[in-house]
Amino acid sequence: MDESIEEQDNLSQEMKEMILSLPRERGWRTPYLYLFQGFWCQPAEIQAISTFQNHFQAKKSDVFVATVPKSGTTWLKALTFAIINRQNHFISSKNHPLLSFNPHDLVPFIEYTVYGKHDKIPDLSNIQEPRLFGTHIPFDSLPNSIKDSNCKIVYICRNPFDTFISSWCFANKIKPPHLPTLNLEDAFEMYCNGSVGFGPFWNHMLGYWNESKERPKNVLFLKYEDMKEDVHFHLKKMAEFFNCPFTLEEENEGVVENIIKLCSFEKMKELEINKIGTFGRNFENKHLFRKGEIGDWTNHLSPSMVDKLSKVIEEKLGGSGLKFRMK
Ligand SMILES: Nc1ncnc2c1ncn2[C@@H]1O[C@H](COP(=O)(O)OS(=O)(=O)O)[C@@H](OP(=O)(O)O)[C@H]1O
Repeated sequence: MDESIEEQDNLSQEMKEMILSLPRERGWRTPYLYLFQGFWCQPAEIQAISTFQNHFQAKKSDVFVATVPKSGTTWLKALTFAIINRQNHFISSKNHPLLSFNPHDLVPFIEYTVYGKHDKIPDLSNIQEPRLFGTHIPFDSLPNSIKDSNCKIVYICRNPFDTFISSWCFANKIKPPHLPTLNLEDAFEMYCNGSVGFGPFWNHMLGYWNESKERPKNVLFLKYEDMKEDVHFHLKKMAEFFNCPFTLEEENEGVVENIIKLCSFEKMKELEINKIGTFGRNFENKHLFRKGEIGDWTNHLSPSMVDKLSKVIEEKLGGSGLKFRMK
């Protein structure tokens, strides 16, 4: 029995019973993860996702920032917000919202923020368009309203080695004190078996990868390593995808470069809001900015771990054409 579910007063009784009927595994920063609609998630997320699926009405101007956790969500939200709002929030303004808010506050998560209160179905109809939302939900579990609308989904994932290390470090930083530390070896087995938040990671990637091939005008598939290598190129690609390409004048004025600087790891990490602010009651923003590098996994994984995860990647993603730069 998962006593922690009984203690959660943000879950309805019906939801608790449904969740307790699902397969479960040890969690990373909660006692358990539950297998819901083919992916692993926390009880509160399941309730929020169900409400989202039952009530969300997409608009064709909506923009979703969809991501594998720990693969560049914060960065992609910042870039998306800056690009889309650059007419009403000038990039070089001292009052730019990204200087005083964390990107998760500007592009709210569906499963934590927007639908995070179980007794309230939010009225989203009056939010200024385009509405920006973030989510870790796999493509197959997005409501039909989104799939049938013409809205835009920008997706990012990252090489699984770095995603794993980032997830493991983050989980241990933000877990409640009563949960034991998750050691590297246990976390690694869980990750390779697919039991990680919103995993298995390969299904998550393949869902959006396949959709981006089918509907490239609606789903833009990005990789953290590619963004790091040439952020200028990808920023322009994003702006075109959102139907607001940079004009020559903007390019000449340095707007693209200024967005890159504003959203850079170094700049964001040093902002007051990201040093001392918190994401709700859940964690301190500073934990979202660790190293921001490609290849930190080489400092943590043994040769046999590298071999094992390489085999998982080859087995699950080998035929898809999806490849990653590892370092
Ligand atoms: N601006 C910017 N540029 C480049 N990289 C950045 C940026 N902001 C955060 N990061 C790095 O992204 C990792 C956190 O991933 P997410 O933002 O996806 O986390 S979360 O899912 O929203 O919790 C985490 O990676 P690691 O350092 O490897 O742990 C962050 O350091």
